[in-house]
Formats: sequence, C-alpha cells, structure tokens
Amino acid sequence: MSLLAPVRRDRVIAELPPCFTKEAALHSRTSFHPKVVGMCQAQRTGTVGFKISKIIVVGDLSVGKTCLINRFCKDTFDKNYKATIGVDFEMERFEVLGVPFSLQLWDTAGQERFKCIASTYYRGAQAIILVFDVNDVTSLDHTRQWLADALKENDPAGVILFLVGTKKDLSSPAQYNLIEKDALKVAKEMQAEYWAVSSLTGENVREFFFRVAAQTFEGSVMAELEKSSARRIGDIVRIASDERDLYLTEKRRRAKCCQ
Ligand SMILES: Nc1nc2c(ncn2[C@@H]2O[C@H](COP(=O)(O)OP(=O)(O)OP(=O)(O)O)[C@@H](O)[C@H]2O)c(=O)[nH]1
Ligand SMILES: [Mg+2]
Repeated sequence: MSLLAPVRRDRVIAELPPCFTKEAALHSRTSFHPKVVGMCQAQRTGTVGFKISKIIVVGDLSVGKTCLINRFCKDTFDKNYKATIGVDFEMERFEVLGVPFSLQLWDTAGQERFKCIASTYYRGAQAIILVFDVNDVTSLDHTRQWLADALKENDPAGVILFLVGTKKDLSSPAQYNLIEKDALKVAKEMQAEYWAVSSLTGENVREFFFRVAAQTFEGSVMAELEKSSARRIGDIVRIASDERDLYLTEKRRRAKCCQ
C-alpha cells in the first residue's frame, strides 16, 4: 500500500512530449523508445518507480532559475528578486507510461559568494538544466563554465543536458531570433536540448518540465534495462565458470582414480 497521495492528474505523461526545436533536441524520435514502452507494459521497470531523480538547475545570478521552478511547481511568479542562498529544492511527482516517477529539482545560487555551498550539491544529478537570460548574451556564454563545474561532480556520459533561455517575454522577436542562433550553437556544442521560456507568462514552462521528466524517465528505464542485461550476462559467465570448475573437478577426479 502506498502512503503517498496519488499523482496529480496534470502530472500524467502518456506520450513523449515534443521538443522545442528539432535543431537542438536530444533525439528526433516523436514517441518513447519502444524498449521503454515494452518494459513499462511488462511492468519490468525495476526500481525506477521508487527512485527520486535529481535534477540540478544552474546559471548566472538573476537569470530566473528560482522563478522557473516556482512557475512549474507552485504556479507563482515573483517580480522581486530574492537571491537564492546556497540551494533549495522542490519535489515533483509524475506518472510516466503508468509508472510513478519523482523529480527532485535543485535550485542553486548563481551569486559567486554562494557558489561553493551550491556546488557541493551537484553530485548524483541525472539531468543538468543550464539557465541563461535570452536578453543577456554574457549569461549564455557563462553556461559553458556552469556546465564544466557541474560535470566535475558528475559522470558526463550519464547526465542529460538542457539549455534554457528565460525571460522570453522581455525580448522582441527580432532580438530573440538573434540570440537563438547563438544559443543553438552552444546547445549543439554541449549536446544539450534547447528551450526558451517565460516564467512571467508561463510560456513553454510546463512543456519544458514535461520533457525533462520524460527524458529522465527514459534514461532511468534504459539504465535499468542495461543493469538487468548485465546481470544476465553475469549469470552466463558465472554458469560458464561453474561448468569449468566442474570439468576441472571431474578431470582431477579421473586423474586421481588413474593414479
Ligand atoms: N520578465 C521576466 N522576469 C523574470 C522572468 N524570470 C525571472 N524574472 C525576474 O528576474 C529576477 C531574478 O529571478 P530569480 O528567479 O530570482 O533568479 P535566479 O536565477 O534564481 O537568481 P539567483 O538565485 O541569485 O541565482 C526576478 O526579479 C524575477 O522576477 C521572466 O520569465 N520574465
Ligand atoms: Mg534563485
């Protein structure tokens, strides 16, 4: 029996949410990986339904990390800037392809003086969200350094990356198009999926976090699949080595009786 409240109906993901732009997406599939669907249908997702996936949100001060999380988790927006001191986190529960799935969203401080506290929480992330302000090209340049710092604490091959431009409401279409070109370059270079959002209007916020949840879920199920195939290969090796031992024992036995 689960003591947890049921997942909110608006946190149920039954289809793979679409990417923001095909130019910088993690992959070109329009639906969940068939292996992932198969594992979910067969209820073979192992520990995925019990685990909490850690997502870290990093980027320069005042780019809008806290507002982005608050818009999604609490549907609120605060126009006054209150710097995050160290870190903060929010939990979000989803149901993906019928499997419960939880995200822990770690909101870190962008201010230099709090950076060393925040960086102690980077370890063990399944996804890294790199945030910049679409009206501030320097904050986009700085995402490279934020990524380098976050990867010092994580296995680069094991994390999913998202590059997110915020405050889209403050830029004109012409200004936005200019920075988008640069952002797409950075996203491709990092192998990150690119998104542009506004926490003030809510534009693309829900779509973005649904994509984060879905991609992280896929990653977790695929990792579970790899683990179970590794176990099967391990069993074959163990059986083979047991057989070899048996053979050796038999040979030794025969050698003994012929002495
Ligand atoms: N117009 C507009 N303003 C935004 C948006 N997102 C954030 N802001 C404003 O930008 C300021 C900084 O937002 P925060 O979310 O606190 O920034 P942060 O990245 O968490 O900053 P640190 O905690 O210091 O790292 C606040 O005044 C917000 O109201 C947005 O999408 N549109
Ligand atoms: Mg903050």
